[in-house]
Amino acid sequence: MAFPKKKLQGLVAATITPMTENGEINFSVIGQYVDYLVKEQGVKNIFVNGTTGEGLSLSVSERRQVAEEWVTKGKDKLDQVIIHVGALSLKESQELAQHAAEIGADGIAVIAPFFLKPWTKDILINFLKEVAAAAPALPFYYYHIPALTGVKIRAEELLDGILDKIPTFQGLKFSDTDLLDFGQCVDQNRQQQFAFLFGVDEQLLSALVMGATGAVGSTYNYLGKKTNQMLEAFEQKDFSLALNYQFCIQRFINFVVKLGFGVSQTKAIMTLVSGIPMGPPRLPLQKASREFTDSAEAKLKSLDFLSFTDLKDGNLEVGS
Ligand SMILES: CC(=O)N[C@@H]([C@@H](O)[C@H](O)[C@H](O)CO)[C@@H](O)CC(=O)C(=O)O
Repeated sequence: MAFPKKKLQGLVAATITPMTENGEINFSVIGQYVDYLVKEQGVKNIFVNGTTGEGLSLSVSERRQVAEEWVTKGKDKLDQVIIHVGALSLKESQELAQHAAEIGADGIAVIAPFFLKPWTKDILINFLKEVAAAAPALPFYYYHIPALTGVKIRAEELLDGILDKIPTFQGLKFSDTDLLDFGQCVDQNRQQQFAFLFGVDEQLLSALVMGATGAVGSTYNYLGKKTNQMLEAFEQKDFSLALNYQFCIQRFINFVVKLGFGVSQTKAIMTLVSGIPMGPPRLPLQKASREFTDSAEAKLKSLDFLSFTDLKDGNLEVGS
């Protein structure tokens, strides 16, 4: 039995699903992508088929194939491969959970169903429990992303007594800015060994102070190295340096957010930084514009994010 696993910690890249110009999945670059994350970004954990991976825009068959490819190509290179198996249909979610177990994934994560929604904690827990039960040997993570699902049940409330219902519960992926909710999740579960994974990359430092044990995000695909330096500074209790790193990362994210930032733009930036073609997003998303990519490139250069030179306390005014 694979459970319990080593605790998921550090950076987890929310992987992009590479696509061809025809809108088909481009499986051929996933091996290269794994090597890039490990060697160039120092990121050895991945979160597949989530928001960034357009998981909900893929068919079940595509989701299975994508999961399988990441697990295969990540073998002996990655530490943990977590598969997001959330879906509107409980049956589909269970199928994907079972499949994740069969292919040897390290964990599964689930968002709240977002069309016909659960309105109470108990109903949401019942849904999650049914999915988790389809993969009883796999660590289970709840993926809290209320701005996208519209399900506003507080994570703190959801975690209260969760092990009684979902014995495989291993952690929370918290993609929200409510640090009161996040902090209380940590505070009220100190006796547990849960992973608390923060999902708002531009605010990670605040979440580390609040007790985050790791982070899942889109920017760790291409800013992983820089963010790892921030984690290292935090670990060394050099909070001033950690803050400098966070501010530097914020300058980039703030810049692209003002231009309009989402999955399409993440694909464009990753293509630019890694040189691996990520292709266009799938409808209803639209490809990032040329102007966006040019502006993002100029900003990355001005912040020295393309050469990955070490950030020192003195050079923070560059590009600000
Ligand atoms: C809404 C959204 O896509 N949030 C991203 C963040 O990494 C986000 O891109 C970043 O904080 C920049 O705003 C992640 O939380 C999403 C994520 O982990 C996923 O793709 O599953």
